[in-house]
Amino acid sequence: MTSQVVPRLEIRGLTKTFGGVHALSRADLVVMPGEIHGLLGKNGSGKSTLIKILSGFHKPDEGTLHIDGKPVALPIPLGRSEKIGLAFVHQNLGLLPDATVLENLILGDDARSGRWFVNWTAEAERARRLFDQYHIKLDPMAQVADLSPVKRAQLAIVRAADRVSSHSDQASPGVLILDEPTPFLPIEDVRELFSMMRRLRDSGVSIIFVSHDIDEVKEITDRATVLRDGHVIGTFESANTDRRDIVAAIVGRALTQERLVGDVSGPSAPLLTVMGANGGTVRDLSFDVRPGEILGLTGLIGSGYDEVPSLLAGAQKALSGQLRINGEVYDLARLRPSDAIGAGISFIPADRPIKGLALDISLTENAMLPLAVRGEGRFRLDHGKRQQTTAGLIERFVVKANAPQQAASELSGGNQQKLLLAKWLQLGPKLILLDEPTQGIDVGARREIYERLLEACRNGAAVICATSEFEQLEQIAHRVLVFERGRVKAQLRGSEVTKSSIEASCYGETRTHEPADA
Ligand SMILES: Nc1ncnc2c1ncn2[C@@H]1O[C@H](COP(=O)(O)OP(=O)(O)OP(=O)(O)O)[C@@H](O)[C@H]1O
Repeated sequence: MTSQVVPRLEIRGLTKTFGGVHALSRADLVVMPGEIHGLLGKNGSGKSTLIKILSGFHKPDEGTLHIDGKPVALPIPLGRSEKIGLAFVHQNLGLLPDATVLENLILGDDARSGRWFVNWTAEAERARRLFDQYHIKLDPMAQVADLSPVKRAQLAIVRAADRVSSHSDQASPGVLILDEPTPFLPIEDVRELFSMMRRLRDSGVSIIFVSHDIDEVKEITDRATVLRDGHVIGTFESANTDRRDIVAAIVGRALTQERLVGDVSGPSAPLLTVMGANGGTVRDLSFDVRPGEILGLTGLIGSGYDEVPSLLAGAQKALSGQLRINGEVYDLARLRPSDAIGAGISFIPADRPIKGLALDISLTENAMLPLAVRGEGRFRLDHGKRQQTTAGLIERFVVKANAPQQAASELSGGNQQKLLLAKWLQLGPKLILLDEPTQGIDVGARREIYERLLEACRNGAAVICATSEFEQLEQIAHRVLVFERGRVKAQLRGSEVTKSSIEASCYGETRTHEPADA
């Protein structure tokens, strides 16, 4: 890249405030033609705000935008982004599961679906050529609901690339903005997605890749820009920059990645025993957890590990099995969520906007819900106490918020996740069930969450954490159960719990059949 090359996208001095809060402060971003450019930053640092300005959702207070050297008037009218060469793939991918691949490709594409007549045979042929161009194996007639997660991500990306190239008034191949498209994809699938992104880049497309995964950003991006509190901290060459320097730029201080747990100390009688649990994908699962222990559950997608927390919380129907906690035995097939809460179990689901938080109501109303479920009606009456309790949680869990009365929808994604954890951990549960607890959480805030979990363990609680993030397990899990086809395939303990050994267990041959501890 030489200085004579005109940037594909050039943002200068972009500023946006929400009621006095600076979401973006004079931010600059320069993306070159055929470049994959990472966008990194703490939760609430302004990444989504920048993207929403590009999609026409927000009107900036100040700033300029040039695409291929030509000025673009701001705000961008809603629906105009593709015309100026910008296309977006958000984390939910925006696909219709009940429609076919081809219908998804055409739907909403006014150049095609608005016609009186669609020549489906010709469109299917065009789709095949498009997939061939990027070496993607997709059948235009397949149902989207039947596709694997990586195929869905590929479809969403190729659809965006297609729209921008067929709609844009510009001669160039445009800019794709990928907002965290990789969480929960297994490593092999991430590689498949990355090779597709490289092909797009090689064809001249520029890509902005938003992610909290520093290793992925180092691997796939050419350069990356870090935002902190709305300010651009810097832009660096990804491959040549040390991981620790990137973390320090994001968080504002150095952070180590060492293992945070040693051996479990204290009484050895189990806090929880699961006996013969069956339900969903899970088969004949038996294990126990001691007080103070963090037990990790992992495996490939579809192996069933992620169903265990909801089965133990009564949120997913079990067929059979028992759970013993604090000497009380519960029949899993009859366990209701309120029974689990009553038994001292808190479940924090992965699907935050659907199962975790009510986004339209305030932080206080969200935070008070578990207390209401537990019958602490006095909180409903005492307005001052409710606000005060919520303010305390916001402070303790370092939630970036303006006020407890604010709607949860106004928090950034990562701060919503912190609120969700605060909401359930305030109950002082005996057993904490987590499903992907750091989804969308930045590297600094992850550490704060780990500290809260370790604190709960020091106070005698136990944690069961289902996650596809092996690095997270290396840092916080005393023990890990690796799942395959609904059953425990391997168990790793103490110093065996490393990213590489978990990877080997998941992808390699079955190494150990050591049963779990029940
Ligand atoms: N509609 C809104 N009303 C009020 N404040 C908002 C609104 N949207 C964003 N903010 C605030 O602007 C700041 C930047 O938020 P933004 O969503 O851009 O962060 P982010 O970097 O995308 O975070 P994350 O990684 O958690 O998704 C945050 O303090 C957020 O609370």
